[in-house]
Amino acid sequence: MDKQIRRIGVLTSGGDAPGMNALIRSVVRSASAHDISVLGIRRGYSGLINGDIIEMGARSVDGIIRKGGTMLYTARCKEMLTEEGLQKAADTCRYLGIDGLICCGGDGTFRGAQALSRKGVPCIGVPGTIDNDIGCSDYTIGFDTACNTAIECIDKLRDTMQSHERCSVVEVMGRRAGHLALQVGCAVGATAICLPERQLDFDTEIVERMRIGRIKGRNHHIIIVAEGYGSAQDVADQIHEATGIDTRVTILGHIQRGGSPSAMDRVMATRMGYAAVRALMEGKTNRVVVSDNNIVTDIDIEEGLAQSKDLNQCLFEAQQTVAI
Ligand SMILES: Nc1ncnc2c1ncn2[C@@H]1O[C@H](COP(=O)(O)OP(=O)(O)O)[C@@H](O)[C@H]1O
Ligand SMILES: O=P(O)(O)OC[C@H]1O[C@](O)(COP(=O)(O)O)[C@@H](O)[C@@H]1O
Ligand SMILES: [Mg+2]
Repeated sequence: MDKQIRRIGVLTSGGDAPGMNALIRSVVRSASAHDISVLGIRRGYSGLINGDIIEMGARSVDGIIRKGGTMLYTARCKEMLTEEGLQKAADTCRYLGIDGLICCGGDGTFRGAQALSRKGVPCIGVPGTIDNDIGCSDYTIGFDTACNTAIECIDKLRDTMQSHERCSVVEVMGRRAGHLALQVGCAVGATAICLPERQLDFDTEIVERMRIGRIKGRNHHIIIVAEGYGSAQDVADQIHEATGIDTRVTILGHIQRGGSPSAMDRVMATRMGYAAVRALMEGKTNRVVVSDNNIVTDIDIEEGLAQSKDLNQCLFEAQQTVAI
């Protein structure tokens, strides 16, 4: 049975991710279709604490589906970690008559949603991070676009590495997780990928592979380093010392977080935004919307946060086999 929901809030929090705008659009339009009004909370949880809020309607999200970033801005808000800040955020929701809140971000954002749910504000989390590091969901909004952006950049690097017969060591984002690095490394045909989740034998899996590659006619190499593995510069220095090959380091950095979202991110954001509004209408709280084998459903936040996600082992093995 649907609960009578009159007004909801939506916010984006933590690192931005391409597709967050598509999520906002989906939430606003799904709510409007049911005569539910929407308040946009700006700058993540700090918008709730400081009352930085805008009214939104179906027309205020026109044209944003194709835009990167987030029109509501985002922030990492330390005050939300204090009892006082949390209470202020909950009080704002009560004062504004917010019957439910949709919070798009990563694991930190879900902890905030969980804390607010405990204060009696119905909250639904939606996974939005380029890292794809949410254990309970196969997919997080932004991952596909970030992969494509990184691939486009590394393809360009390959041109110059090939011309100079060099080795390119590229650092890819992902915080403590290697999902982005593995996906990107596979797609660019990397010689090796340094991942936080897998031990790598430097001598056999990098140096020896490069040496054999050279004998077989490979004149250049791409090595991907996940930021959670360690410093790309250290890896490059070690490679140079062991092989004598001229190496160059590129840290892709925040460029990976920008750009127009891919079809995958626009569609997944639309599905998840719709599901989040439905969940609030069904009277749910303290849940996170997830993709489970490409079926969009929801799960208890605490249960979701307790789950971990290993690298795709089949992909890892395939990559190890073809990188010769
Ligand atoms: N334990 C917590 N309780 C309340 N709010 C939290 C908690 N952890 C994180 N948050 C809020 O969520 C925000 C986003 O978390 P962060 O870890 O920076 O990014 P992400 O959501 O992308 O993982 C934090 O800046 C903070 O405002
Ligand atoms: O934007 P900042 O604060 O420099 O943070 C960089 C971090 O944010 C990310 O881009 C995304 O992480 P979150 O989604 O958890 O915020 C990480 O890959 C990276 O380690
Ligand atoms: Mg995170």
